Amino acid sequence: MSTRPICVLVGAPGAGKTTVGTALAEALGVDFRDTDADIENLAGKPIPEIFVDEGEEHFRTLERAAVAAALASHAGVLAIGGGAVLAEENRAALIGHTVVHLSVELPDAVKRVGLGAGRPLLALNPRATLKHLMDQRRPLYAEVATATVVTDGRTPEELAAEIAALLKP
Ligand SMILES: Nc1ncnc2c1ncn2[C@@H]1O[C@H](COP(=O)(O)OP(=O)(O)OP(=O)(O)O)[C@@H](O)[C@H]1O
Ligand SMILES: O=C(O)C1=C[C@@H](O)[C@@H](O)[C@H](O)C1
Ligand SMILES: [Mg+2]
Repeated sequence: MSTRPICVLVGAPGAGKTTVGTALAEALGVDFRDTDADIENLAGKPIPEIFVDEGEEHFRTLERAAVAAALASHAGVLAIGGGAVLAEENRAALIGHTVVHLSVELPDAVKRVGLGAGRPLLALNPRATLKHLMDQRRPLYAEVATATVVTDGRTPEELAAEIAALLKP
């Protein structure tokens, strides 16, 4: 039987998709799934190693498959990779889903990602790269989102409670 996520979280690196998604799933008593973790499990190695060994294009191919699979089979809270919205195929697949954009401005995003450890795209000059990624992707997050939650200066627990309230019928 096909099923669908209660909620899909999108947003820039450091928006808190994994952290808030985990807290939200716990608050709702459902499973949390993250396409970044799915890709790592499938590839048998961390994302930075996939980028080094096979390149970003291969990672994006794995990501499109992971997004399609998770949207079709996961019934809980789903986080998708920060760059997943770059693919038109993923944006089209999100139509009809409840998609929450966790928005974050540059200062909080920089604080949260630190030196970019574990984030291959941010390995060099994290602040400038993050600014460029965020400027490029802001319209794409807005395009797919059915709701936007501002995360700056808020704790993951506050954000999880706010999203849980939004999801109530
Ligand atoms: N609202 C918040 N306030 C303070 N710190 C936060 C908040 N949300 C997340 N963090 C911290 O920021 C870091 C990045 O969060 P997280 O990994 O959840 O982001 P992400 O959106 O999943 O990023 P990525 O796109 O790289 O997967 C973590 O160390 C986390 O503890
Ligand atoms: O912003 C991005 O393009 C990325 C974000 C992470 O979630 C991972 O999907 C990967 O590091 C790429
Ligand atoms: Mg994450």
